[in-house]
Parts: sequence; structure tokens; C-alpha cells
Amino acid sequence: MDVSLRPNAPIDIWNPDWNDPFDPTVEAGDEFAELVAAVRAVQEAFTRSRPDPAAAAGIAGTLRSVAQRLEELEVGEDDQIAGHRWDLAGRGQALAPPLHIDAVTETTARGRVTVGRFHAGRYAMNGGVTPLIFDEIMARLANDSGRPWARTAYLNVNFRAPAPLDVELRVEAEYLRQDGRKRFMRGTMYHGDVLVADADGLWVELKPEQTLNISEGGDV
Ligand SMILES: CCCCCCCC/C=C\CCCCCCCC(=O)SCCNC(=O)CCNC(=O)[C@H](O)C(C)(C)COP(=O)(O)OP(=O)(O)OC[C@H]1O[C@@H](n2cnc3c(N)ncnc32)[C@H](O)[C@@H]1OP(=O)(O)O
Repeated sequence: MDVSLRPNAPIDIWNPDWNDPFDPTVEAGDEFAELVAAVRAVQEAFTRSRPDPAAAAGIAGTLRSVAQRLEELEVGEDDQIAGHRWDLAGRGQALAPPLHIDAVTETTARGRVTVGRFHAGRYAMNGGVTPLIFDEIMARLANDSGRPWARTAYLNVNFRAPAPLDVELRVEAEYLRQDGRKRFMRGTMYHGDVLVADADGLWVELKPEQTLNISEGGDV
């Protein structure tokens, strides 16, 4: 994938090659991937910690100065790297669980995800995180194969069993059918042979007057 990391270089929001099998390795010398990994490491380590007040104050100061440094590098949403790196697990978006998409066909997608305590409720995956993972893989399939942009209209998630932490879960999406602008999708999440969650979703194709960038004043 051709993503330039030069400052102000245009970044394609959509990678036409993303049907290619996903390579989960972080490229040597890919400093942005290292930065995302570091942000994720902070989130996980913070969640797992119990600092005393002095340690908390010191760490807060350090993180404030990191935030200030990044604020100096702020760009518009279309130009930011986070969320636009289709080759990275979680698209380089540090909130999104690091979902590795291994394969996408016209009608199926499959991936793997492992979450830690940062994405936990109590001893298991947080109930808001499961839909995040489904939205990620189902939206990706809904918008694959040259189909025009579509947005999530609904996403109904059934929690069948607690999803364990720190182990790999299998996530699959299936393109069930299309009815005019409506695309009906299904998602499943497995731990081994155990179905931990499934989802039904509807994606609706945008009309020509609707636009992805709602701040541009399109009819949303
Ligand atoms: C870089 C960002 C990436 C983020 C994504 C991560 C995954 C990466 C993978 C891939 C990237 C793809 C990038 C996608 C772009 C970004 C996606 C989002 O932003 S999703 C955000 C959450 N979703 C919304 O914010 C939608 C808000 N809602 C709307 O905009 C509208 O309601 C919309 C477009 C969904 C439908 O509105 P209408 O006015 O265009 O359409 P009407 O005419 O009302 O409905 C058309 C048909 O759909 C049914 N319908 C609509 N909503 C329904 C619902 N909730 N339940 C049941 N049916 C519904 C209607 O009954 C109608 O059916 P009949 O044609 O009559 O048979």
C-alpha cells in the first residue's frame, strides 16, 4: 500500500488494494505504526496500573506534554493518518480494537482480534467494544468490491457468551443480500468453537446528494 508519511502528503481514505491478504507485521522503519503501537501500549498499561498519587501526577505531566507536542502537528481530518492506514490493525485508530482483516471477498470477510484490559468490561470484552469490532469488519465488507459508499443504518448485536481477554477471537462477516440501496449484513465472533457474539446489520447506500463529509453541507 502506498501511504506516504511525509508531512502534508495526501492520504487516500480508501485503499483499492485492500482485498489483498492483510500483513499483520509492523514494517521496519514505519514510525507511524510504532507511534500507534506506543499509544495502545499507554492505554493498556494505564488500565492495568494502580499508581500512587506522586506517580500519577508525574505521569499526567508527561502525557500532557506529549499531547501538547501532537497538538502542534494537528491537521484536518482528511489529512490525519489515524483511521486511514488500511494496512494496520484497527486502521491506526487507537480506540478501535486492533482487528486484523485477513481476507475479504465480494461476500465475506474474516479477521482476528485480541483485546486486553483497555477494552474490557469486567474480565471480558466490554459490551460496547463488540459492536465496534462488528462495525469495522461489516462496514468494510459492505463497502468492498467497488460498491458505492454506504453508512450503517442499524447494527443489532447478540452477546452469546463472555468474550475472553488476551486470546485471539475470530471475526467473520457475510454479505447476505441487497435490496435497492439496502445491504444486509451478518457478523459472527468466535472463541475457538464457541460463538461469543453475532450481529445483523443494515448498510444504506448514500444518495448522490449525500456525502461522507457531512461538514461539507451535503444532504445528510
Ligand atoms: C473513515 C471512517 C471509517 C469509519 C468506519 C470504519 C469501518 C471501516 C470500513 C469501511 C469504511 C467505510 C467508510 C464508510 C463511511 C463512514 C461510515 C459511517 O459514517 S457509519 C456511522 C454511523 N452511521 C451513521 O451515522 C448513519 C446515520 N444515518 C444516515 O445517514 C441515514 O439514516 C441513512 C443514510 C443510513 C439512510 O437515510 P436515507 O435518507 O438516505 O435513506 P432512507 O430513504 O431513509 O432509507 C432507505 C431505505 O433504508 C431503510 N432504512 C433506513 N434506516 C433504517 C433503519 N435504521 N432500520 C431499518 N430500515 C432502515 C428505509 O426504510 C428505506 O427502505 P425502503 O427503500 O423504503 O425499503
